[in-house]
Amino acid sequence: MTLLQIMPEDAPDRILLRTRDDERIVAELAEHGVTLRRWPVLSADPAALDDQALLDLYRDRIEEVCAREGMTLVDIARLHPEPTEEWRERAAKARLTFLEEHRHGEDEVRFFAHGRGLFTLHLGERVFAVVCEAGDLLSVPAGVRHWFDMGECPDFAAIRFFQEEDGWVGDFTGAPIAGRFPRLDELTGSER
Ligand SMILES: CSCCC(=O)/C(O)=C/O
Ligand SMILES: [Fe+2]
Ligand code: NI
Repeated sequence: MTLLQIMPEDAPDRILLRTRDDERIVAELAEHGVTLRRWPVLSADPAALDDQALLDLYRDRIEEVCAREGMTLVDIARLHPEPTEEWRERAAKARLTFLEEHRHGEDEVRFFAHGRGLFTLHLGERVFAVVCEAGDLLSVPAGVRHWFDMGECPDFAAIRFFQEEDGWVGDFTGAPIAGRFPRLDELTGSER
């Protein structure tokens, strides 16, 4: 289930709100222009599907988002666990890419077709940790400071929407804030 935990930007240990109530999560995020919608999950085993098959599965909804939000490029970010050292190294490297605070010049729109991942949003003087699960479509306005954690053992498939043809472009703030806030595994504990 989707989880939201809110903390002051200067006190990561002070939990102002922790909820799994979908309506509450949607409302809290909406106050900051962040949209969370739910789509039905259409495959129980997306790891068995290649990127094109996954995109085909969600084609109607993808086209809807592209038309509504002016998206021109769609890709898939994904990792599924493999029992090799080579995979662990690749996963650790991929994880580092998004772990520092950054923002984008366009909205960040992501659909989780599988697994989970933690978006931490720095909104005003508070930090919103949003654990997205399969079925979540999250839309974060351009310019919002944030970071993303795929966890120690990443397992997710996310459809990403871009307005610009050059795809993912991050503007890193250089602030050391992300290291002070809980990571995915800490927030979710042993849940699966
Ligand atoms: C869940 S998609 C991979 C992460 C990403 O694209 C991003 O911009 C994180 O902030
Ligand atoms: Fe991002
Ligand atoms: Ni998986």
